[in-house]
Amino acid sequence: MMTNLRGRLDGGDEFDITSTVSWHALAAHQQHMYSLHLRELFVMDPDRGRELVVDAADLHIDFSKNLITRETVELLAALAREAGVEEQRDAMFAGAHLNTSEDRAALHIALRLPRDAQLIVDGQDVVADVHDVLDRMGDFTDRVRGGDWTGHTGKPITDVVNIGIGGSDLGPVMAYEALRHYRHPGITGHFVSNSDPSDLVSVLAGLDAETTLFVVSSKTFTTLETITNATAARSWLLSRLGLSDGDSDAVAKHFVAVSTNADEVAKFGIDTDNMFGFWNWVGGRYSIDSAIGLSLMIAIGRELFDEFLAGFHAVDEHFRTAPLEQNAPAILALVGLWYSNFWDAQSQAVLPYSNDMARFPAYLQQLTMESNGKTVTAGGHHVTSPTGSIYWGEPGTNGQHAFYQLLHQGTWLIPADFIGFAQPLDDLPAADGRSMHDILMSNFFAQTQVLAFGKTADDIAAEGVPPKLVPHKVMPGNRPSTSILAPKLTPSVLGQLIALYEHETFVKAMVWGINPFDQWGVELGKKQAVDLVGVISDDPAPSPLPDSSTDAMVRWYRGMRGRAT
Ligand SMILES: O=P(O)(O)OC[C@H]1O[C@H](O)[C@H](O)[C@@H](O)[C@@H]1O
Repeated sequence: MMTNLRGRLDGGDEFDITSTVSWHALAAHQQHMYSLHLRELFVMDPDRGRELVVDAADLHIDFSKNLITRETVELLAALAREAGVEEQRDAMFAGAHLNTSEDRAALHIALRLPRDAQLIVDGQDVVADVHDVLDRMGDFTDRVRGGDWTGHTGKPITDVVNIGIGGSDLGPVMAYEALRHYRHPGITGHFVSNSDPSDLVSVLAGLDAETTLFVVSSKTFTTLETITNATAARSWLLSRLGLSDGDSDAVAKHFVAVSTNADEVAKFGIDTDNMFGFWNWVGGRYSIDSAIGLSLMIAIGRELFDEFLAGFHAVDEHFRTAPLEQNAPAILALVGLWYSNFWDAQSQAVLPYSNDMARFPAYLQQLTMESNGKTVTAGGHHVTSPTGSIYWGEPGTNGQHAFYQLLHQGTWLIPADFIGFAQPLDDLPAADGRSMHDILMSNFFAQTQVLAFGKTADDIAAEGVPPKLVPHKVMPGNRPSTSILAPKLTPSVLGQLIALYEHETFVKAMVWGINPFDQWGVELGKKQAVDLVGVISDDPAPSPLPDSSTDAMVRWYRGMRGRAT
């Protein structure tokens, strides 16, 4: 019986990707590649550094320091073709219900289509819908930024607090940080996500209720953390303004919502005139370019938000039209899959050489790991190969002084994406008068060089290092990296980078046959947390819990909280 099958669009006709001709060809090719060092690959093909490179919009991506040859790229493209990646990409762009377990389209690409484009899905012109919301967001943004939208006491807004979690937080906060240089000087953004009250308390501590606007962002408007934080924020606001609990006028001036669920928004007490909607075909982790980006739009203004969307769209068009061998998201995905499926790599480092991009790895964790952390195919069968990698990272050069030791000399193969920019947004002269940004980027180039080429025992011995120390100083090299360069960190370039990884995630999922648009794995823990609140906080002490670990811990916790055990 075939148990390990690959999901197809219709969830029925499946085949095992690991038994395809291209998969076997790649496995054989890996045996050959395993014996070659990147040093040799550069000797065998001296132009690879100029030619294993793909340009997509403003992104200049060098794949040459990967454990690949031009033949590898051809074999990987053949695998993608055999997996039907191109057909499924086209189906996604046409609005097919690719999210089969929830019977929905995955149409984030529609969020950045230009105003004059047309995309009819299920009889509805989604481009017109998207631009209606963008226009409403733009008008609201102009009023807040211009001081025309005022709080309950008539003062303009100086602080915007986005309350949301997961996709309703990670995108907004990441982009807000990344686009620091482009923000309105008189309005400060804040982000509250955690149900740990410390998050909200520490943000509110510095705020003046009269000039604070809360943007409650939640696709479902039922997420416990968000509703709990929003409820506490509403109480704080009303008490600071000296108003009673039911003062809906004040709430309407200080709370707006971003959601797909108007009923729940109204129930919370937010005027639905102040609600910005989106659609069930926008997944949470694909939503920063929807109304979920409202706090970002307030920070950078509607024109720059448009540029941000145009950046996404430029990479969408590249992804939609470039042949797989020259397709940046596809190659990024296939090279990543090459390591996880043929070289046993478990993780993927993402290393932005930009302090403002500090939250980008965390953003990618949700995008990639919530999408591709799956053990069953779209058709419900067990997968036959490892799926989603573990994404992690920190900005360079901080990472260099922390975990790069393991990248350079550790026993794991960890492919790394380096992200860097040519033109700085901030620069200062270093002690020698050179640009600090050039020093930062010299580290970028040096690290990718050392990872690839290392340093041999002979070279080290020739430097007069005592023999006892030589093995410790050997730098094995042959450690893969991809360098993603862009002229400058602009709103457009940030949109391009996000779209690059969105489509990278998609291509991998299509080869693995999994659905990257659902996230059933996060549901059970949420439900059990709700069940356990009463168990840990109510009296009398609970009856024995099913497992001894939770039972003992809950009683220990109750004791520490002064409750009956
Ligand atoms: O936007 P919300 O409906 O509040 O959802 C917020 C987040 O929570 C869920 O648990 C999902 O795992 C995420 O994909 C989602 O982004």
